[in-house]
Amino acid sequence: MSNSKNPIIPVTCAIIIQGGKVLLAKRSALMDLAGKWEFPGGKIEEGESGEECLLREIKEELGIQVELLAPLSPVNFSYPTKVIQLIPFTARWASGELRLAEHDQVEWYDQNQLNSLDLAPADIPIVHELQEKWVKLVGPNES
Ligand SMILES: Nc1nc2c([nH]c(=O)n2[C@H]2C[C@H](O)[C@@H](COP(=O)(O)OP(=O)(O)OP(=O)(O)O)O2)c(=O)[nH]1
Repeated sequence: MSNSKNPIIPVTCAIIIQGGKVLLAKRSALMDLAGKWEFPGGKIEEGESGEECLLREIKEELGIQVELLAPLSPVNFSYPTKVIQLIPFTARWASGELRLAEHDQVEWYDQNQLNSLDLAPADIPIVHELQEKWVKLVGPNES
């Protein structure tokens, strides 16, 4: 689907980790993919690196500063009207207070809870990778 008229749109997203859980955000009725859960982030702008984009988007959307930890595998996904490349990084909340600018809701989810979420389809392979590497990336599960 991607060609010179419809290039692949690079989108970054942050898997913010705290206390053995990860932060997911629910897209609002005003956004496309309304009601779907995703990792916060957004489109890379001209002249911006992926890391710069993600720090900017997290500040804009959540009002906090994060420290990026590690890249996970990018996912190419074709939606009916566009193709995105979703580029994930794990991250840690560094400072600031959560204040939602665009999303309806954010929640911290543990490994089991992630399976029952209505995710944006492009996020499903990222959640699979996260599940496989959970203890290394997120930490031990509480019993
Ligand atoms: N941010 C983000 N977008 C995602 C994820 N999964 C997924 O399919 N997307 C899609 C939704 C959108 O079509 C596109 C990113 O758009 P966006 O609306 O978050 O980005 P943005 O803030 O830069 O957008 P815009 O207002 O400039 O249009 O990627 C995800 O985990 N995080």
